[in-house]
Amino acid sequence: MLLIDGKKTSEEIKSEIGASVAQIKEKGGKAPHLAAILVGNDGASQTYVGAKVKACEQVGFESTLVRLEETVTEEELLKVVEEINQNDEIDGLIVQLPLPKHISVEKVTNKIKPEKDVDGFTPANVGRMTLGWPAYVAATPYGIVELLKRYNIETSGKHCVVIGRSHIVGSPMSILMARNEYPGNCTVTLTHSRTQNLPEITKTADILIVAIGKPEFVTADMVKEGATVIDVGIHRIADASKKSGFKLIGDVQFDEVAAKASAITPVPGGVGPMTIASLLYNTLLAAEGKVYSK
Ligand SMILES: Nc1nc2c(c(=O)[nH]1)N[C@@H](CN(C=O)c1ccc(C(=O)N[C@@H](CCC(=O)O)C(=O)O)cc1)CN2
Repeated sequence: MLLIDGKKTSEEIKSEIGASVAQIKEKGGKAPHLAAILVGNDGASQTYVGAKVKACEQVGFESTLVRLEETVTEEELLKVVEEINQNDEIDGLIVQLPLPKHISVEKVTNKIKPEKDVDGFTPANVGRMTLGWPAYVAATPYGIVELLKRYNIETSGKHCVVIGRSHIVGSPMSILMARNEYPGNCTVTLTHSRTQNLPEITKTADILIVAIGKPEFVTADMVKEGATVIDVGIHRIADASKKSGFKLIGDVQFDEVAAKASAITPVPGGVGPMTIASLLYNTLLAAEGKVYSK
């Protein structure tokens, strides 16, 4: 069984990005600059945004973190987004999700200038990705594509089953795996909470991508012998024996599925760290004007 190590791969990508930044600076260019907006005090979101800021430092990017109170109004948040849209010093902008319930994710996402949308969440970038045009591809699906590529996982003609139809992961993943390039050319089945006979379908998957958001949902009896299994889930489960008070598990029962799979991503250390590496990569593309010319 091949362990697909997202932590190691993300470090490799970050050192490649760091080398590109060093070259830009040597030629007198300015460092790519990422702005992140964090609303409220959600523990996991603070961890992820903190990791993004740290990763920016690691590769030589500038970063700006804007922290807003949980009670911020939608109007105030939209104003901050617009200020960053207009700031020529900033190449990429993300608004950390989830947002408090009184704020419309749709309105906020739609306010982000597509040229700075390094999360790839705006209608413009989703549309361009769907058409196969140059686009910022959402960081988690992009990270998975990169893992499949760097681990030489054969995809052409394979049956890829995606569990979960979110706008951030499942839906774009299904499009990327079907497109006419490597890693892609799969026959894709996109499944979700209303899918009937799910295990019958998952058992036919050569590549199984699980983004259902339910702890240890996928068990060994749902997986074909020799499948590649990509686990997108991250759940914090109380564990008094840990210093943090919790442990992380995925959407897949790792031990029993690993015994059957030919390749599998762990949680933690699989897809999660790739999300951050992909975000940095998109920010580099934004700074270089490689998706939308500057
Ligand atoms: N604006 C965005 N919001 C959210 C996104 C996103 O891509 N853009 N994705 C997720 C959270 N996320 C990034 O923001 C993210 C999730 C997980 C990891 C990660 O490195 N996980 C580690 C474990 C870290 C821990 O929890 O202690 C791992 O899996 O090894 C990074 C980023 C929702 N929101």
